[in-house]
Amino acid sequence: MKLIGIADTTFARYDMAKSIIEELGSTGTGFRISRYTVPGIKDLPVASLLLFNTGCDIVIACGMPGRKPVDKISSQVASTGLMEVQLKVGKHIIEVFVHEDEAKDDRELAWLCDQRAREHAINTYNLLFFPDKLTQNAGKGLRQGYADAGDVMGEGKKGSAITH
Ligand SMILES: Cc1nc2c(=O)[nH]c(=O)nc-2n(C[C@H](O)[C@H](O)[C@H](O)CO)c1C
Repeated sequence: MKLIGIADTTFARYDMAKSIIEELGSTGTGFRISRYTVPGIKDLPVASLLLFNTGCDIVIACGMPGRKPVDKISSQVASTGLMEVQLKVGKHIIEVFVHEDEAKDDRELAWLCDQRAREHAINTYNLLFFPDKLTQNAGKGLRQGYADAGDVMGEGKKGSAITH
């Protein structure tokens, strides 16, 4: 039985962990989930470390950097912290960040958060249980949320549907 950690924030304007839990539940079995919610993205590195300390095999860190310059700096700091934790423990943290200004309005922001969260839930599941599936998709220009870029040969492009 694997343990998947989810760290998320109260700052975010969408409950991405809910989407992840739902998507993992419909993707497969063989795991339990441990969730830890903190105020903001700069609290995610230690939240992730604490989740690893309780036995998590992988952590998904969800956060929403705001639109101000200070938020962008916070995002960089948080990402660097998440990298440091990964190198310290030798395990993956899948960073699910949706910048507030990636979407044109709240409706699109909600859609983007849900979509990116779900696609990274599947990535996480595959990393843990079926890593070959990622290898099969190497170089395909996959994106989480908006449409895939596709490979440079023009193959493998999707719209915005989830692909398992
Ligand atoms: C400026 C700022 N911007 C963000 C942000 O864009 N997104 C976010 O999730 N949290 C932000 N925070 C809060 C910090 O990440 C952190 O929660 C506090 O500094 C408390 O440690 C701060 C302080």
